[in-house]
Parts: sequence; C-alpha cells; structure tokens
Amino acid sequence: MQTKPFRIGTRGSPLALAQAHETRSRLMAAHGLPEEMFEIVVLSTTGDRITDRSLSEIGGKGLFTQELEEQLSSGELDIAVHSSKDMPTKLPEGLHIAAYLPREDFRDAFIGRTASTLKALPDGAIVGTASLRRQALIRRLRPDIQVTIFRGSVGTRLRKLDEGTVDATLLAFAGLKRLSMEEVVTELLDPTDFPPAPAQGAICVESRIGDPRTDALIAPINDHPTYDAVTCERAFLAALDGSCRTPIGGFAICDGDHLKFSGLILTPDGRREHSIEVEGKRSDAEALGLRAGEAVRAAAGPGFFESWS
Ligand SMILES: NCc1[nH]cc(CCC(=O)O)c1CC(=O)O
Repeated sequence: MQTKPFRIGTRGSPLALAQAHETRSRLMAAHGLPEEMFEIVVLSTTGDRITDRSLSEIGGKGLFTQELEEQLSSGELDIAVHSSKDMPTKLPEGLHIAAYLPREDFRDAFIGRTASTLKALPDGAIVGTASLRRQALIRRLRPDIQVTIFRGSVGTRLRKLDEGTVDATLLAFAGLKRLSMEEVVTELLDPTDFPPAPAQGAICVESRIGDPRTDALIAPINDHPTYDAVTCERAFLAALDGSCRTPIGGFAICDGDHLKFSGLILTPDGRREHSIEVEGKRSDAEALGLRAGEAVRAAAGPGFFESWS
C-alpha cells in the first residue's frame, strides 16, 4: 500500500458528508488503516447551487454527479461517494460503480405537522416535495392534496415545515437516519403502496474502470445483497429510460440466492399506473430488472409515456 492519501470525493451537503465519512470508516476498518490514509475532498455541484427549481427543470440527475466524475476521470479523485438514487443509469465512459455499502432502510418517511399520517391529512392539505414520484404517489392516494415544489437540504426542508409553509413533507428515511434525525418522522410509508425510488437508501462508490489498486481497496466494503438489489432496480430504470421526468418506483429484496422485484410506473397525476413483479436468481439481477422494465413499458403502451411530458 502506497503512502499518498486515498482521495474520496463527495458533495458538501450534510447527508453527502455523512455518507463519505461512513465510507471512510468502513475502509479504515476493512484494512486496519488510520484516518490519515484517506482524504475527504468536498466539491460543490450544479445541483447543490440551484435549489429553487425542480431537478427535471434544470436538467436532471447528472447535475449532482458531473463535477465529481470529471475529477474522478482526470485522476484527481480515487473514488466518488454518492447516493445511488442520484446516479444516472448511464455513467460516463471509463467509470463504474465498484461497490454498494450495506443498504439503509429504503422506505419513504412522512413528516407531518398538521397530521401524523398521509391518510389523516386534512382535505386540501399542502405537501412539499420536489420528487415527481412522491407527487404522483401522493395524488394516487389523496387526489385532494396539493403538492408544492420543495427542494434544498434536509435541514432547509424541515425548517420550511416548521415555518408552516406546508402541512407535511416526505423524505427518504435512510437520509434522516444517517443524519440522526429519525425522530422527526411521523409515519413510515409501506413500500407496497408507496414504493421508494429505485436505489433509494444505498450509498455507492464510483471509480475508474481498470484501476486495480482502487478495486482491491474497495472490494471488501461491497455488500453483495445490496449490489444485486440495486443493480436490478437500476436496470428497471434503464429499461424505462428513467429520468427525473418519469414517476417510477420499485424495490428488490434478496433472500438467500433469490431476488424479488416490485416496480410501478404512474402518470404524474397518479391516476393511471402499471405495476410489475418479477423474481428469480440473484445472479440474474440485471436481466430481471430489464425484463420488468420492458414488460411494464409494453403493458403501458406508448400513449402512457406521451402523457408524461
Ligand atoms: N434526491 C436527493 C436525495 N438523494 C438521496 C436521498 C436520501 C438518501 C438515500 O436515498 O440514500 C435524498 C433525499 C431524499 O430523498 O429524502
């Protein structure tokens, strides 16, 4: 092992920093190395700088990863740590996801001010979220609810909730747990009627393809069940050409060598939907996700997709 510190790139949000620190701790533990061997390099991304518009308006998911990926490709970073959910399905040439850390709880959390559950919200209540998926899922269950765009860090969103701008908001439970803020949650949403975003709750490590020193360092922190589950979920998204404009939910669960995936696509108003379940061998995770995506796409027909834009 060389002595130059290993450079870990991350965004600067509190959640991103917590994830980078978790990755460093796992690397230190796996190799018995001191903290000084790892340098956490914080970069600001376009997605961090623009917080008043929805991601789909400003150009999609890549905005959170582009700056990190440029520095990874040029060799200034050795790895980049991300929320897998924020990763586009197609990565830049020469980069790959080398590992997924053990997945945190993937459910969405409801944080209510005027009611403690989504069902108990008063008629016409306002829910703040920037996610098209959450918006569509809310409207599917409660068409009377108004959804308003709500971006920014977890802290900003909770402050707006306190200030009374909205009745409730939804956040990934995983992010709240990583920030030790789970006590704000008033309801955990059942993934069978409120499926999470594909890859929600999983931290991933991105690196250069053909970098054996990094591969050797990262391999021991990869969690295989998470790798297979998230690979399946991302394949589902890829088959649907998933972007920020498409309300898509889905999750895979590994049980021994078996994997079961449930997926859902819906229109932004939550009035039309198609769901799918597939299961098979964990070693076929990617093929299963692709098959599920293609099946749901065919079942929905082209008219369904046109209604999204
Ligand atoms: N789009 C922002 C984002 N990306 C990942 C998470 C949460 C952590 C995770 O899913 O791993 C969040 C915030 C949220 O949805 O509440």
